[in-house]
Amino acid sequence: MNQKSLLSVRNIHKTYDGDGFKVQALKDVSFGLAEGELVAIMGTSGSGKSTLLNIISSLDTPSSGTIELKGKVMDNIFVEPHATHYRRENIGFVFQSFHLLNDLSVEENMAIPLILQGASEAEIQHKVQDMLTLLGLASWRKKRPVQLSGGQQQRVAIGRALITNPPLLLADEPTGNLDYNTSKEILEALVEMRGAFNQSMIIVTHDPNVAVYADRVLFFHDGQIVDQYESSGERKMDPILNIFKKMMELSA
Ligand SMILES: Nc1ncnc2c1ncn2[C@@H]1O[C@H](COP(=O)(O)OP(=O)(O)OP(=O)(O)O)[C@@H](O)[C@H]1O
Repeated sequence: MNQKSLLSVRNIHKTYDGDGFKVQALKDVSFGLAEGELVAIMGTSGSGKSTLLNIISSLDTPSSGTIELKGKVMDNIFVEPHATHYRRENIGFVFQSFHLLNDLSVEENMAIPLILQGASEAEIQHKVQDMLTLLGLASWRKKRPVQLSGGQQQRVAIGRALITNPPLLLADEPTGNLDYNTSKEILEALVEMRGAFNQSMIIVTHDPNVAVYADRVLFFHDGQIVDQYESSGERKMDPILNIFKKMMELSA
């Protein structure tokens, strides 16, 4: 795998300070992500996983700390219009509930990010065609999302997320609404996309069956990274049972 660094999350703190409450959602979180690396984030409920994804994607502002992309500190991404530009250029999103537009066809859904980027009609046609083929959706191109199975809808969402070749894919519980076999199919599609585009990915998941596909699993608890498993290097990725055990330990 290419080990060039893509993302550095450095010393991120996030405190929500409201009327009569203060929540430290993230406490000094740091980690790196290489090009082509797939990192899974697991952790107890309320441990800060969504807050972290929101900060990496500039939807939320850290209290302190920095986000570096390709060696450059992204110091203006938390203010508009830079935030929208940063997201459009750098980040693809996949959500648990697909977030497809039901009034549009499969191919129109996939084309949306290209239209927002101002791509030409020829480029849109060419890229959508390639992505439909890659994801095995070519014969479904004219259908509406509601006419598709959950797994097919999530594949459309993956295609839409990656159609502009963003350096980073963020997936928040991408298999949360899917059964075991369909989840496996979606993970295999994501792994295939990684192969096709050397795609870096961060996947938040509660499911150890998903986490085992990752190169690295970061475990969050109470706003901090408390442990990690790696599939290579010193500490081998433990089998699925050990990921379960770790999660049970954190939830105790
Ligand atoms: N906008 C907000 N205002 C105040 N507190 C918030 C806000 N968003 C998140 N929090 C708090 O920050 C902490 C971390 O929340 P976060 O949603 O990041 O956790 P999570 O690990 O994604 O949880 P889950 O697995 O249940 O989705 C929680 O205590 C949560 O209540």
